[in-house]
Amino acid sequence: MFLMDLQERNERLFYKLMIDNVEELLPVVYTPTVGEACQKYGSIFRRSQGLYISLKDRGRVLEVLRNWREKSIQVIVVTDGERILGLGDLGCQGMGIPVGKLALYTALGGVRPSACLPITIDVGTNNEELLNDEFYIGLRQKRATGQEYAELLDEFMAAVKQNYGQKVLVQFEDFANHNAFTLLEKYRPTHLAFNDDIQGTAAVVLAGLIAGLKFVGGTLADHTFLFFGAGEAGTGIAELVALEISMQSKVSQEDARKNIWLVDSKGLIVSSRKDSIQPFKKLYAHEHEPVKDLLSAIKDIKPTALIGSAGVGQSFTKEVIEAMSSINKRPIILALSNPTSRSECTAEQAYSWSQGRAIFGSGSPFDPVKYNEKLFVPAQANNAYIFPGFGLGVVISGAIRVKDDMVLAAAEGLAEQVSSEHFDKGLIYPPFSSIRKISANIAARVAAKAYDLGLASHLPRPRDLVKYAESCMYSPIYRSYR
Ligand SMILES: NC(=O)C1=CN([C@@H]2O[C@H](COP(=O)(O)OP(=O)(O)OC[C@H]3O[C@@H](n4cnc5c(N)ncnc54)[C@H](OP(=O)(O)O)[C@@H]3O)[C@@H](O)[C@H]2O)C=CC1
Ligand SMILES: CC(=O)C(=O)O
Ligand SMILES: [Mg+2]
Repeated sequence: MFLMDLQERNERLFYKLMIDNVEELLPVVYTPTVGEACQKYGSIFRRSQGLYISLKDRGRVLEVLRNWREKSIQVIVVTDGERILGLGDLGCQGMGIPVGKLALYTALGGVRPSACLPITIDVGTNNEELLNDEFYIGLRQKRATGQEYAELLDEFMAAVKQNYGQKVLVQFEDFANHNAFTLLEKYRPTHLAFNDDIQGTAAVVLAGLIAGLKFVGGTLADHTFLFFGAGEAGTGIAELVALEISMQSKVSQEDARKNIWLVDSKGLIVSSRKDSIQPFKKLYAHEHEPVKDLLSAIKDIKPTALIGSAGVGQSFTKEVIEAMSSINKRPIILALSNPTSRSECTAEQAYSWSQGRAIFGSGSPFDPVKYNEKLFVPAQANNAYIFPGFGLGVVISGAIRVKDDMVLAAAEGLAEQVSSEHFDKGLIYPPFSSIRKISANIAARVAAKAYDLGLASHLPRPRDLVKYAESCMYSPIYRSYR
């Protein structure tokens, strides 16, 4: 609440504070505290920090967009609040997420604050508690679905293009997966559309894997991946890892998927399963008999890497981590679910149950852990490493579409900044304290790919893209009036 007030009162000072104290303030502006802020958003609400577009605005969404105080927008983060972190449907109160993500766009990626627009699409909520809460700030009705939902989103996307042109990045955030995949596929051919939960998360995890393997040896193709959670994050990562394997090892993507397995709420995803498997999971329904639980899946599949994104706290039990550690000398264990209450295990559990052998990362931050006299610094495997730099790269190049190769470039740009000094401490990412430098590097990689693909509209191409990215970054300094 203090930081929200400061952001409103003195935006420049807010960003100065954020940039100078990023490791301390990230857990407040972002996960885990932002989750709690969203849960309580109605009762801490003072003034709107973003733009709400509701079902009632149908037919005049363009007019609503034009009411926003700033006219020159480069990045929009939009949610409909249906899957806020691992906290479920928070309806309009999900606004804390676009606001928080865009604060990171500026602090971590250097996109001007005035060029950032947080939007929440209010189509109602299925959260009974909120519907009965006198302080709830959104429409008091069940979520609109089907044609009504699709038409509002269509009108919104058309209005965005009409008002801001085709160079505004639209980042979809925390939509439920039954809409997220469809919206991304629908709008990526016509808009500069990016889904952070699918693509941003994929890039950060792939970067961590590439960086980790630099030090433990082997290639991605030598590994067997087991995902606990087969939604946006899980299948998004799986697809990008498969794409990278296919490129590194010159095999088809179909072959690359063979060592990638996923578990969802019904067990291991296998072709013999009787229930209908959603399209985004089907590519991973390998031949195997049904397996009901995670521990049995680990014993059967013998994964080298276990990646959690089911939003179920404490699902990596002692038995799970011990099983991973009995199969692997250095088990890779990523507990991606947010906020901390949904983390699959804590850093301390991962290190102690694996006797200090786990290569561990988590979506929400954990403090360093001392185990057997050695200090382990857990990595924060969070898409916050990717989207600010990715967005900056798109903005500075004037890219008009997002392609998978640009997402891969972002992952490579992050991975190459991990040194043995980081890895020796337990990190598979460089520290957030150097995030602006990291973001400039990622931006340069993304922009370079956009130029190579002929998707960049800002010509001529700058000769040194890293320097150029740095020179474009917003800094919270006061102008000299003399
Ligand atoms: N660290 C990071 O950068 C990121 C972290 N996340 C986190 O990942 C989590 C999931 O996000 P997302 O993928 O978008 O969510 P989705 O809703 O798309 O996917 C959740 C998946 O988990 C499965 N699941 C749910 N409960 C269980 C269970 N008890 N046992 C096994 N599987 C289960 C679901 O199964 P089914 O399909 O059968 O319903 C589904 O496949 C959230 O906590 C989110 O905060 C997300 C993005 C980025
Ligand atoms: C980090 C993020 O995007 C999520 O948990 O949804
Ligand atoms: Mg998200």
